[in-house]
Amino acid sequence: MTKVTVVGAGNVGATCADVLAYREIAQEIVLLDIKEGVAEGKALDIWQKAPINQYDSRTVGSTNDYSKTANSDVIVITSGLPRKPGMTRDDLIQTNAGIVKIVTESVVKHSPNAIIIVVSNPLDVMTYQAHITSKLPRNKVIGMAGILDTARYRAFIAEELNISPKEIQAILLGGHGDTMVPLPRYTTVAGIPVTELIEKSKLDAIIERTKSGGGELVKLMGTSAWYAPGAAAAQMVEAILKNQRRVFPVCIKLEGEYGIDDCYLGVPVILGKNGVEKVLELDLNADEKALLEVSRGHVKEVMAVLDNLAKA
Ligand SMILES: NC(=O)C1=CN([C@@H]2O[C@H](COP(=O)(O)OP(=O)(O)OC[C@H]3O[C@@H](n4cnc5c(N)ncnc54)[C@H](O)[C@@H]3O)[C@@H](O)[C@H]2O)C=CC1
Ligand SMILES: O=C([O-])CC(=O)C(=O)O
Repeated sequence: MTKVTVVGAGNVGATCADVLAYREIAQEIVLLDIKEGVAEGKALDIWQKAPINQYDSRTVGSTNDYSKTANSDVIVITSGLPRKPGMTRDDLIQTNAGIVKIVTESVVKHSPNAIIIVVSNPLDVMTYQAHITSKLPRNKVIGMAGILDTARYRAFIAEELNISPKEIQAILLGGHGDTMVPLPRYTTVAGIPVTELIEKSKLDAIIERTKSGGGELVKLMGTSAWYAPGAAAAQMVEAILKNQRRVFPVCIKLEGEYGIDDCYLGVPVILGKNGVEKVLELDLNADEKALLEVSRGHVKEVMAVLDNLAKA
């Protein structure tokens, strides 16, 4: 039996659980939240949709009872505050660091062999928090951001060209924030380099919109996005449970790749039954290297904030 726990039954967590269920990615999905009754209610609601949408994955809710999460294959951590207009993701660190730490300790106790996918923000540093708290190997504690960021980028390109988003392939590096590094050199439309189809000024504008894609939605809705983020996390779960060995940009601790050590950043990886099976290293040009260095510097600063919080 395949079992997935989603911690946090808010917007992203509930969406992720719903996708995992209706696409029958896992046989059992436990949705857990600290708020009394919310996870039970949403799990029941998703289960009651099964006869309509025709799936048999079972969703189960839990108010902070981690025994129900025992022996999960994958844990998705979405618990924590989302940002409001005017905030950066980094502004969430103080509250979310505590939440991610306690949640990680609790899930690992009941599922010591699980693979952990972190969604809570600030993403790269919350992945760091979950990794050091869980003491699991780095391939088993990874962050979701790159699938979402490339999805936004791909959607904007599809809109510009008036073609199906299915045709667009892209990779992206760096932290989940304004310093992320979309890579036009590695972006194709049915195999055609995007640079042959979209003029530079338009592509630059798409890249800028992608970098602030989360903020655009926060401004519109007063809170952050959930449909694409929930689906992106579910896609990572699917690649792991089905050992698909798909190539996705994923946040992981770098240990020398790209000349970077001891920093949590998004890079292309092969995702399979062991989590990250391999980090793929691209041969970056000088401009791309410089952008990645800026992103590394920023994530390192926020990692230092977490280190200081831990000492306080
Ligand atoms: N990595 C990414 O690309 C994305 C990250 N996010 C982040 O995901 C997180 C969740 O966002 P939303 O679902 O929109 O927020 P939300 O407020 O709708 O849901 C968060 C849930 O976490 C629960 N929670 C808080 N403390 C908990 C604890 N100790 N144990 C269990 N549950 C707890 C809350 O009760 C709430 O139901 C935020 O930090 C947000 O910034 C959101 C979108 C994309
Ligand atoms: O923008 C936010 O705060 C949530 C998030 O990470 C995203 O949607 O990319």
